[in-house]
Amino acid sequence: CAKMPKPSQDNDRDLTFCRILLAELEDHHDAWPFLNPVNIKTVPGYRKVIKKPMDFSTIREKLCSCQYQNLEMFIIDVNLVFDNCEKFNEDNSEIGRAGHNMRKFFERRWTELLKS
Ligand SMILES: Cc1ncccc1N[C@@H](C)c1ccc2c(c1)OCCO2
Repeated sequence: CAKMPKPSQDNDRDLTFCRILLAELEDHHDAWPFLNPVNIKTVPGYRKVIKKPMDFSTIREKLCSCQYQNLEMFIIDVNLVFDNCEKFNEDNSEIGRAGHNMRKFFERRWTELLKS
């Protein structure tokens, strides 16, 4: 049938979940490597290795300018932060461990929220 617009209450729920999840990610103890864009001028190799940089401040800007159609698009960007981290950083490093901790936290929290 014709593509029906999603009922607005679903959009409202998704937007609320994105706001809650992003605030918790930004406040997490291990968020420090991910709060702002990696400076590709000062981190050798980053520009070449990481094709799609992403960070929490960029996600915040996209959320505040209605660039996420739904929760799925938001989750894709958050996972991009952690996938970039795994690609560039050793698991057994400060930043690598922070990335694994943050991914675990995020997966637990969005599962809890969606089950609520
Ligand atoms: C997520 C990530 N992956 C790979 C490299 C860097 C980063 N984060 C930047 C902010 C960053 C994090 C930590 C730093 C730093 C920059 O530059 C100075 C030394 O400590």
